[in-house]
Amino acid sequence: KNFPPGPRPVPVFGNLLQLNLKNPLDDLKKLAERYGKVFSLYIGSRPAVVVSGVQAMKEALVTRSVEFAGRPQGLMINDITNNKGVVMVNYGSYWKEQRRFALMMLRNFGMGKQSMEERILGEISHIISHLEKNAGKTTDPQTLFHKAASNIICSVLFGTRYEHDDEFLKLIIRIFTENSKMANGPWSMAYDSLPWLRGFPLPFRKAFQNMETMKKFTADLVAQHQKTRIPGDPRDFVDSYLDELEKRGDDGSSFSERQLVYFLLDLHFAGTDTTSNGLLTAFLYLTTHPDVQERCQREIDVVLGEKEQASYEDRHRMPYVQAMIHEVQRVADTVPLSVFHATTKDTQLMGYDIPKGTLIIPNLSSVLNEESQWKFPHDFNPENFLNQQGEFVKPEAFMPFSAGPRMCLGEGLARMELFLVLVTLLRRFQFVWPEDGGVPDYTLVFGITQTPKPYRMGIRLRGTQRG
Ligand code: HEM
Repeated sequence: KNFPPGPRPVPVFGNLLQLNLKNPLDDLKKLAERYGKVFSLYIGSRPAVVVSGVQAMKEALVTRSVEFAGRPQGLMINDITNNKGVVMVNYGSYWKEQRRFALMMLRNFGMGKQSMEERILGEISHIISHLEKNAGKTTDPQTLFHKAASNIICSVLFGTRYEHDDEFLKLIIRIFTENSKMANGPWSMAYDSLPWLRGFPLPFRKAFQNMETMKKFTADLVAQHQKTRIPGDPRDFVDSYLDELEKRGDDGSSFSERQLVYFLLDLHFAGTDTTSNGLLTAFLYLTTHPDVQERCQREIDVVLGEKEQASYEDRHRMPYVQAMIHEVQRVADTVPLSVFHATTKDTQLMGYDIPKGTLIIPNLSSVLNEESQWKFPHDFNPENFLNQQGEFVKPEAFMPFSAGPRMCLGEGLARMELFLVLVTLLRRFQFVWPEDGGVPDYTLVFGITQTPKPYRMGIRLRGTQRG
């Protein structure tokens, strides 16, 4: 009663057969136009509520924050992560403790501080070598930024990085990108809605196998740390966690070595297939909008002058670059349906009643593209983030990291990476759309994270700029 309206479900499948499961975003948009910003859907027999537009999103995630801060249980993604880690852990003290620890660690290892900048700048030097080798030619950036993002988060977590041609790094990237497309694709929907299918050797098995490979690799790294660590003198996240574990002993808290492995997997995955897709999107648009690229380069040249390297602080003096990066994130629409939420108690949203435990789908994509919220909702235009005086402004509908207590915990790291990579590379190179590149295709490949279609870009060294 008073549950949000929605299309009529059929037995067993619910509304799944009415959606394009390879990419349901257009269907969700049409359903929101028909039933409203808060409407219901059935995934098999499981009721779900889709939240669209900034007003409903803020009421759910910010105003009623705790009531909407749960995670659904019993889905493929829960089975893959064994209800451990942080991303899929339900709202409660276990999740709070682990999340708090992760935030503290990211700060200690330089979140917002110099040392994180050094890690990022160090990794950028490897991107630069790759691009320099390809100066005057074209290159396919498909995995370049994934490798860099994986290395940056690996340096925080494990104190290691891998050469870009390392076969193991390539395997990590393949696994993460495959799983991010499978995690909310057609086979995971089949797994979620038809439990009797789960035992069959169907394509969703691949996601579990991938997870096993990553689990083994991660557990090995933890074991190596156990052998080489000096208690009280942590080198990285793993050492700090092991210190914490020792300190707590058997206090019945959420800390355990098994939890650590899933925690590391969550952070490694979440830190790899997100920022990288933002960067891929950035270069797709910068190569095809040379006017935007040149305006950024002019601003970068003036602000950095003779400075050896860019620093994150410089962003305050680069309103246009900031606007460009935010606009990139808006059109990149990297995590379109967020991570699914669940209600933690009986609650209400926009006047409807929603029972405890209902699956909530926050359609962040609908907010980033909401016509009433943006000056140029359908174009790539940094003016979306500039006021009349040319100052940088951030509209409230800018929510690529979601909002509320579950909001992305890597936002600070991601923003620092985006800024430093883009500024450093734009200072040193000019990026061009190849003459034989055809008509650019901006359509994104759907998944938990969205990715631009493969493209090539031409690399030219710029004049005398440092970088
Ligand atoms: C541009 C890059 C990124 C984007 C767009 C992004 C976006 C998101 C979104 C939409 C969520 C779901 C929030 C919710 O459920 O309401 C999320 C969660 C999360 N992100 Fe990110 N993210 C990015 C980068 C990162 C990085 C670099 C890390 C690594 C530390 C990270 C770690 C996480 C974690 C651990 C969660 C789960 C938080 C929780 O459940 O409490 N993310 N992210």
